[in-house]
Amino acid sequence: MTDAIVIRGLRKAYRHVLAVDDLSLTVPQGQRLALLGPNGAGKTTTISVLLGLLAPDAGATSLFGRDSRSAVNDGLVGVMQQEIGLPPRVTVRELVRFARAVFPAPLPYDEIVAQTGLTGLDRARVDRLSGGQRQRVRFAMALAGDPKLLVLDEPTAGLDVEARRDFWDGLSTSGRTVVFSSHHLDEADRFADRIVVLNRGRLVADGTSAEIKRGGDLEDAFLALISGRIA
Ligand SMILES: Nc1ncnc2c1ncn2[C@@H]1O[C@H](COP(=O)(O)OP(=O)(O)OP(=O)(O)O)[C@@H](O)[C@H]1O
Repeated sequence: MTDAIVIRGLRKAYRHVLAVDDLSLTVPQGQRLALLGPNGAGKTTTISVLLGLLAPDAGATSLFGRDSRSAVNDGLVGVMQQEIGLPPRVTVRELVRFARAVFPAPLPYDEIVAQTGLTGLDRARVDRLSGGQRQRVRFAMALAGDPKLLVLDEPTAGLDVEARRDFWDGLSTSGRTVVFSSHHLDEADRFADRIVVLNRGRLVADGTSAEIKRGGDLEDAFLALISGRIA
């Protein structure tokens, strides 16, 4: 089966800041991958290049064997980006229906609601939902086009512990490939099949949570990796 994501020798600099430095990564279809790293590690830049929003300085990316931009344009990818606002005074149902209308072959409404744990909240106004529920609405919008790949850039940024639980609980990705970035190691531990750690634009660890923990604590392993104590 064609890999969902192939990144080869990716390099991206902003003037004097090297944001991504020779990154190569292959993600098979169906995998749930967490992209971890401290502030400024290059996670958002990597995702932006992957989605065809930023041009790389060197290297290349492909999605399902195709040019990133055309794969995104053809609806193969559902995206949840940071800080996307939701309109006020609309209900979950209205917003999800609006999102479905944009796509040629959307996922059935009931499936979207079921897979995002929004059942029973259809008639609620989005501006009256909890932070975690609002993020699930954004997730529903990313899911609306029935994408093969979901890319979630810090889906729980700014949420408290309860809201983060609220977001992940009841969420189903039903065999889709998922890439999400996060600062919350517990989410990677619970939700990802594979963890990639970036530091200063470079890949410093790639494995299952158990492989990265090496019998210890994920937070200790992460801190050691980003301080360079583990090569
Ligand atoms: N538009 C930009 N112009 C200049 N520098 C940028 C720009 N975007 C990002 N950078 C720099 O590139 C580096 C990587 O940033 P990036 O946002 O990709 O990291 P990140 O891992 O997503 O960080 P965070 O966890 O804080 O969101 C940082 O040093 C950042 O300051």
